[in-house]
Amino acid sequence: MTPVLEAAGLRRTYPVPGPRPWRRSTREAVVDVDLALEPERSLALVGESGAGKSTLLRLLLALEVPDGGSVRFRGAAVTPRDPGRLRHDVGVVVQDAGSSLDPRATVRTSLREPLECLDGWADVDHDARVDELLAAVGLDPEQADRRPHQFSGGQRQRIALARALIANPSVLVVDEPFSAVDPATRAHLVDLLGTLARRSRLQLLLVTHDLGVADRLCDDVVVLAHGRVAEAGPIADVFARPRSTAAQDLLGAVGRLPEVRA
Ligand SMILES: Nc1ncnc2c1ncn2[C@@H]1O[C@H](COP(=O)(O)OP(=O)(O)OP(=O)(O)O)[C@@H](O)[C@H]1O
Repeated sequence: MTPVLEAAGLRRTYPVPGPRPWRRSTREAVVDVDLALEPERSLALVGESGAGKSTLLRLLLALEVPDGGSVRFRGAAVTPRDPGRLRHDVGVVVQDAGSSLDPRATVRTSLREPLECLDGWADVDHDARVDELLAAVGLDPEQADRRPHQFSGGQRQRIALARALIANPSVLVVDEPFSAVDPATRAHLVDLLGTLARRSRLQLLLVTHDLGVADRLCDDVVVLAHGRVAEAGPIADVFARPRSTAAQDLLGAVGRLPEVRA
């Protein structure tokens, strides 16, 4: 079956300024990465800080041009100039998403915006859709005319999640979800994401440092190290029997997740 989202041979190198202009060097952030989000499965992208996760995500979302390789969404090539169905069909929750909401806009305005920009929503009652999504993420639709600062950090994350889901994407990309909230709120938000994904048959592409969250929400995992794929496969297999040093190190650092798999 054709993967939903697929990378082949992706490469991205950044210039690194040196002490003198003629002593510039480069940093390979992503090196020859192959990856597939398979139909009806969710994928976690894990790796230590600086492994290249966010860069890979920008390439997969066609927000940046790779130096080599290609990205395909539902079999069609995607580029920043021509992202095709990717922009319609993939919702994105960025790191610390609650803080990325427009502080001047009401929640209703922020949530309506994607509906006003994307095709296919002209005949839909936008306010009713906003109310529906706020309720789905556990917020009171009556509060939709407030601004982000009138909500708690956890509520703002819920609003960002609602915004990413408003146009009914089939894939939700989540970068380091909920890192800026306390552990209890994070646990609620992870539960919520799992419930929404199951209920809406939403596939997740999750970038996270938290292997417990990856294990809860995903079927497959790609372990990145120094920009390369160190190991990939079903998450249960990789976490039970990590073969690469990178996966062993990550799992060793969190004590092999015994309580997570229970
Ligand atoms: N725009 C950029 N310009 C120069 N170097 C960059 C840029 N973006 C990323 N890098 C470098 O590429 C490498 C990979 O960075 P990236 O942010 O993708 O890693 P990461 O795995 O997401 O890290 P973290 O978990 O800390 O967010 C790092 O060495 C980083 O310094």
